[in-house]
Amino acid sequence: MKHALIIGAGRLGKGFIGETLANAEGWKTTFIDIDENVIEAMKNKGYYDVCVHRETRIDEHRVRGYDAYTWKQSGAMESVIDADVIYFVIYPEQIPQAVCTVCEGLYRRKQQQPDKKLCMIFITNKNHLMKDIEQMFYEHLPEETHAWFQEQVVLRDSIVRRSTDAQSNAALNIRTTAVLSLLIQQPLNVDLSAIEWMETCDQLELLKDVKVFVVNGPHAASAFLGYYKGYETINEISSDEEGAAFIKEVEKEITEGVLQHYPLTKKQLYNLSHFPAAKGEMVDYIYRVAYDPIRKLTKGDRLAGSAAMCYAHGLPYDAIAKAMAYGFLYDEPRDKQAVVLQKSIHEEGILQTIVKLTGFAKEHEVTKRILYYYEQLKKA
Ligand SMILES: NC(=O)c1ccc[n+]([C@@H]2O[C@H](COP(=O)([O-])OP(=O)(O)OC[C@H]3O[C@@H](n4cnc5c(N)ncnc54)[C@H](O)[C@@H]3O)[C@@H](O)[C@H]2O)c1
Ligand SMILES: O=P(O)(O)OC[C@@H](O)[C@@H](O)[C@H](O)[C@H](O)CO
Repeated sequence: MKHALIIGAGRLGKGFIGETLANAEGWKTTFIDIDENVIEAMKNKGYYDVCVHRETRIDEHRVRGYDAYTWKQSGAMESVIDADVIYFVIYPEQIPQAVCTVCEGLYRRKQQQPDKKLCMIFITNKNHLMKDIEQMFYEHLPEETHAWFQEQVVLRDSIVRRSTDAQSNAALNIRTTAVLSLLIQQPLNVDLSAIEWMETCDQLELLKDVKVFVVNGPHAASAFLGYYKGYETINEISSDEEGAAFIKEVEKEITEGVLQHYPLTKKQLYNLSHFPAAKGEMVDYIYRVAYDPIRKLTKGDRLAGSAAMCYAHGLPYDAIAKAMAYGFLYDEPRDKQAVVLQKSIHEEGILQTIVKLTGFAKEHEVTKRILYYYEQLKKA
């Protein structure tokens, strides 16, 4: 039996990785979450339900037979010592703390299981993090373990092509759309080839930039516009005529930029980023898709990165700039980073906040366009 450890038992951890591994033969799964509510709920009930929207059918899958721990509970570190693969299914800003804790287990692993290979896979929509993550491991591990770590452990990034939502991270009813695989950077030191929805791929960094721009850029645009229009779900804004037209325009601008900037054919781009329609319609909340607007508006991310790319190639970026203006207006009180964003606008002004987050200079044309739309939309 191979052992998979999932760090982060929230929406995607349970609804995608956990559900997928439960379908795979020969895998035992352990979840670790920092939030006691998540683990208590999973343990008290002993199962959770996932509604899986595939292309041709909808599966109702009751997942059971897992172990689940908080970091404080005995069993957590033993899982780090024993696992063949560890999936980090957490937000980018949660990675440093998780790495620090995992290193305690790795230190013991070197003593107890020195010859067992370990693969750690990071599941986020943030690209170019892997060098920093590797550095974090070396900073937290004692020097005498470094050669062992280099020999036995691989750290890999991935491209997530899945939407998975639930009422909260602790919810035991989850819905997911299963139409494309998780792409995992290779080479691996564990065989995942028999697991459905997981495949290895080359050129992951390049493809991840493209996927985050083309898929998550319009997705963020739809969430920010949807919130502005008073909707709660992505489904509502996508079936609003004006909303659908705007999202399409953002997608068109980003696609043109990507095809100019990256060495990809239209067919390769389609294979990477076209999501076939799934049976039924999974309800996806704007709250989740807009979550952490600061990350989404930051230099190099899905919107600012796309705008910079289009600008550099002399291509239109007007709809992207407008989507960013909707982002700067996003003031959902339940989202801590939206509150921080609004505080920054209130205290430093919108212009300074745009410059600080997006990295475009005060006088840059993209800054001026975002500012123009922000002021128009605020007045409207
Ligand atoms: N949900 C999706 O559809 C989706 C799609 C693509 C990518 N992602 C990415 O997957 C990651 C997780 O997203 P999600 O929707 O599952 O979020 P979520 O908030 O539902 O789940 C994250 C879980 O990680 C836990 N966590 C945080 N720090 C931890 C730590 N140090 N140790 C253990 N657990 C910790 C949290 O308590 C939470 O339960 C994010 O990077 C997100 O961008 C999600
Ligand atoms: O997870 P985030 O916050 O980076 O982005 C929200 C969504 O755009 C994202 O989770 C998508 O649903 C997913 O990346 C689709 O593959």
